[in-house]
Amino acid sequence: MVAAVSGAVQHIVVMGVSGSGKSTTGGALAARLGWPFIEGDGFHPEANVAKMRAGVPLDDDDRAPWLRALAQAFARNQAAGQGSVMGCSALKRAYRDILRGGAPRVRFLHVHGSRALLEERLQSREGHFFPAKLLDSQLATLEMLGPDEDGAVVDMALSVEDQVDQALRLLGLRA
Ligand SMILES: Nc1ncnc2c1ncn2[C@@H]1O[C@H](COP(=O)(O)OP(=O)(O)OP(=O)(O)O)[C@@H](O)[C@H]1O
Ligand SMILES: O=C(O)[C@H](O)[C@@H](O)[C@H](O)[C@H](O)CO
Repeated sequence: MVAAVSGAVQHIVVMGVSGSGKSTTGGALAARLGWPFIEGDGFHPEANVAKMRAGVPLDDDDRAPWLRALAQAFARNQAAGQGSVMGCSALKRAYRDILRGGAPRVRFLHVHGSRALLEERLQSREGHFFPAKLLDSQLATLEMLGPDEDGAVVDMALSVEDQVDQALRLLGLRA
């Protein structure tokens, strides 16, 4: 399917705390748009993954090189004239600023929901390095999108299909 989007090339970061559904919703949104999906987790240095696996939250210094690598991924797609979708927690505004540095139009889709549902999803997920006990630090770090930030919020309790429909509508995208 080829995306018909009015205007310039754009990039969508599907953001949220661990377990919110960034990979699932982001992958589905990318498929609907016909754009590549960038899995942010795949860009973490091994030391970051080891830290999270050990139950220790990442700090700003851990996340900075990872975010810069993700911004470069946007820059490469931008240079190719290709829009893209990325799954990345992007918990703080300062982190989103780094991502915005990668391309002229970087927008955000925040997948958000209750702590109870997040915990349920994290606990039922198998074969993933991220432990549910880090959920509270993720929520404490999260800064919601500001009114001046280009983006939208969807409810993680919705089906993936409904989330994608809402995202397309809220972000004014045609797939
Ligand atoms: N809309 C949804 N409805 C029901 N289950 C969902 C939905 N979205 C995701 N899930 C399930 O919730 C779990 C977490 O989803 P996913 O791995 O996509 O989250 P994530 O935000 O990418 O997590 P992480 O950042 O830790 O990688 C998975 O088991 C996934 O199948
Ligand atoms: O900023 C962070 O703390 C990390 O990106 C985490 O959110 C994890 O990478 C991911 O969500 C776990 O899979």
